[in-house]
Amino acid sequence: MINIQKLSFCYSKRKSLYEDLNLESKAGSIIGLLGKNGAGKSTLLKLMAGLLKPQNGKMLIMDHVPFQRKPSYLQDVYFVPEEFSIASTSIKSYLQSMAPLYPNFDHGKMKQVLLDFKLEENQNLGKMSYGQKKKFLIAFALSTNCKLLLLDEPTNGLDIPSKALFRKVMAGALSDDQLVIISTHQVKDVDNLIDRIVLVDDGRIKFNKSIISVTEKYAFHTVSELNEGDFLYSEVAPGGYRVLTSKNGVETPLDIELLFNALTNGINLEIHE
Ligand SMILES: Nc1ncnc2c1ncn2[C@@H]1O[C@H](COP(=O)(O)OP(=O)(O)OP(=O)(O)O)[C@@H](O)[C@H]1O
Repeated sequence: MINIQKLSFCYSKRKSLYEDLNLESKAGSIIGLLGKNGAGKSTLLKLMAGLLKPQNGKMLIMDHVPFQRKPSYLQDVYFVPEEFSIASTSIKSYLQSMAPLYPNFDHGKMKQVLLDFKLEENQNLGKMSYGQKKKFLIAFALSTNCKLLLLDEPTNGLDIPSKALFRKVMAGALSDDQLVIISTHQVKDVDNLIDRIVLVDDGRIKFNKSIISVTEKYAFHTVSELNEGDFLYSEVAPGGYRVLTSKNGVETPLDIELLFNALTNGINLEIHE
């Protein structure tokens, strides 16, 4: 679905953000696009949404060049930006005017997700809190049934119950022909939701692996004492240390935060998919 090769992009001529970006992705996945503040996650989503034009390289998504912004592409891609402005109108009239732009829009799904998020059709979007607006946009995104959903920091502004609800709603509302890319620096928010991690760092894709391939080879433990040589990466945790080790027969759940910290601290993990 996504084929990016040797892509370069810069906001200013003095410093490029991406110089040789390569990324291939198939449908049927929920990708966590991770990276430190300023790493370029939002920019990458905007490039995919056709809102920014790369300087060089190839970016083909569903056989389209995003920046050409052809209607046949835009009707199958939905981007929820981190910051947005939204019409001051009722949910009902927003749906009447915006849903027809998406041929596969599912009004039944919209009703259900609004219900899950405790939003009502007669509510005025202009009078909602930031978190409520965000939940509305997530509900709208899921209901478009677009093949590519780009969600930039979707859990920002969501309270703790809404974050849990977000994970539940996302997990139940997608089909195998869709690809979802969720950008976040709050890695715990996408725990148990994503099935692949793509990490951007220093203007390139530093890591692009499925969660299964990580847990097949590596394990994540909490230990009270560190034994030199037993671990690949460690950090202090309450009561001891969290350590990333080779698997050695013991399967553990992924500690996404520890993995993120290990990768951004230069630890190389050898994973062949
Ligand atoms: N419109 C713009 N003009 C110039 N520079 C920009 C613009 N937008 C972003 N940048 C710069 O590009 C870099 C990447 O920004 P981007 O917003 O893509 O990062 P991010 O990984 O999404 O960060 P965060 O986690 O803080 O949201 C940053 O150094 C930022 O200052």
